[in-house]
Amino acid sequence: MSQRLQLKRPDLLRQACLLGDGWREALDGATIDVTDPYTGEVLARVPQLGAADAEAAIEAAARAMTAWAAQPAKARAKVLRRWADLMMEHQDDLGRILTCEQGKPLAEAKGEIAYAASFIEWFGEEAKRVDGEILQSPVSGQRLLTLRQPIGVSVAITPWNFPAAMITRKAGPALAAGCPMIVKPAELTPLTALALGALAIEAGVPHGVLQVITGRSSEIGPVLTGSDTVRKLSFTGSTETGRKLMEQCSSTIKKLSLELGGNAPLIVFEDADIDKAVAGIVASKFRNAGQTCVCANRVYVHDSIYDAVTERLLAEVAKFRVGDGLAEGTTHGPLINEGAVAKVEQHIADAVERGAKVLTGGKRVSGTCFEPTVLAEVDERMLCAREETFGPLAPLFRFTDEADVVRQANDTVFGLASYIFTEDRNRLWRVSEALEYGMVGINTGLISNEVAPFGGVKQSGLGREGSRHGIEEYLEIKYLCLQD
Ligand SMILES: NC(=O)c1ccc[n+]([C@@H]2O[C@H](COP(=O)([O-])OP(=O)(O)OC[C@H]3O[C@@H](n4cnc5c(N)ncnc54)[C@H](O)[C@@H]3O)[C@@H](O)[C@H]2O)c1
Ligand SMILES: O=C[C@H](O)CS(=O)(=O)O
Repeated sequence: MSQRLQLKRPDLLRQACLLGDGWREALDGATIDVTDPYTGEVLARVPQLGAADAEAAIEAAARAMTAWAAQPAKARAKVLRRWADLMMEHQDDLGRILTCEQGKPLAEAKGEIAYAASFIEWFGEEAKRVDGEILQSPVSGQRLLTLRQPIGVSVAITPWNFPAAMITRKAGPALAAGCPMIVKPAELTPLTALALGALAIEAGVPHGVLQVITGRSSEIGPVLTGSDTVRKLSFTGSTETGRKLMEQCSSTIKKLSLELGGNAPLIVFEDADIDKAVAGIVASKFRNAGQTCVCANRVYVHDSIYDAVTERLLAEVAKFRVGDGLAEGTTHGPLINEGAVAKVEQHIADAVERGAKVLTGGKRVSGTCFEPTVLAEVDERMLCAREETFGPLAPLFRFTDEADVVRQANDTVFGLASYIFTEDRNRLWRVSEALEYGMVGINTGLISNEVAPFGGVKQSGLGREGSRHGIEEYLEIKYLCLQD
């Protein structure tokens, strides 16, 4: 056991899958190593389940659905409330597990646990507001009404960058609506998901209602996407994988929620409050060492304040401390793996080759820790303008004209988050309405919470998570026509 994983509740470190009526290992004993991105050491080993295990999970979910959906919403809400409370009671342990397997600083990891718990709390409350309608019939002698019923067995496939929140943002509404959920977490960060599963059972979630299975996605995926029993797939991850899963789900016409890649523009207009803008760039760009889907990927600064913004941004970046997420004072942890480092290095090299200037950073610190980097004189020819960097790289573009910068901001297949900084309220509305994105942060770089509809347009996804809309993804409307 890693010295770094000293827990108050050692039993929260699970090396078995939550499947059916208990915790299971792979029949052939096969396992997947889970490594600490900072030390490179093996933290734990989780089962490498296969197709038969995925089938078993689907059957267990189908068996568990009837009783769970038949419970009054208030009863489901009570269990979800307890789950959220247990997550917060064990926030330290869950945060430590999260930092060890994902790398983010402990304070940020504990913040993610609170964010994750907020979705369980929110959807427990929303469960009690799933109502139907009585419609005004156009025909005498008929009464028309609608019911909203749980869609059925659901599956969540989730990414490594938010190992807790990306799971509860799906499991919360699913369980609240009365749907069982099978969670397939990222191979890189399964331990947090398994710990959340343990606390869900402790909270009273019946076996089979929530299952967490680990293994090769190439083997488990086709079973989950090809099953007719699975009526809903919620995926968060890259657009490339989302496209593949969408194709795989087409044979059984599943309801899909897709939270995919981003390429967020952040625009600082000449009338912006520069302090707010710099704070927004730091918060949006460098959160989770730049490994979030809503990170500013392109920073556009009006020519007239370009030097002032650059100077203040560099002063803030100089305060960062990159290193061990468990160490006191660390502000940014390691990137998840060598592939992530290579992507950042590729984007920097390409931009410099085409004329950009490195103002700070630009190199690996040690291991997969990378210097927070600011590039100047970046333009739309460069890779970092077209691809999601997913790392601590802030490329600064210079602009003079509002219409042209909006054109540049929209010139991408992605449409998840965007950000604008302006003190002009007419410009605020004009640009917010013109941006082709699911979300617009205005004078802030932090927009995510449980009450707002999170999601993208274009190739950033389908549907919304969180908010009162998030539970609709797990419900079907049934129309009843009653003849006297
Ligand atoms: N829109 C959002 O809310 C959001 C949130 C977080 C991350 N992301 C995006 O996710 C990406 C980074 O996360 P990632 O590297 O984990 O993404 P990824 O697509 O590589 O993997 C995501 C999940 O899909 C699984 N997976 C991969 N191929 C699969 C297959 N063929 N069948 C079944 N499952 C498969 C992985 O095991 C993992 O659990 C970035 O593009 C980021 O923008 C989006
Ligand atoms: O990476 C994607 C997450 O959705 C980030 S957030 O914490 O929800 O903004």
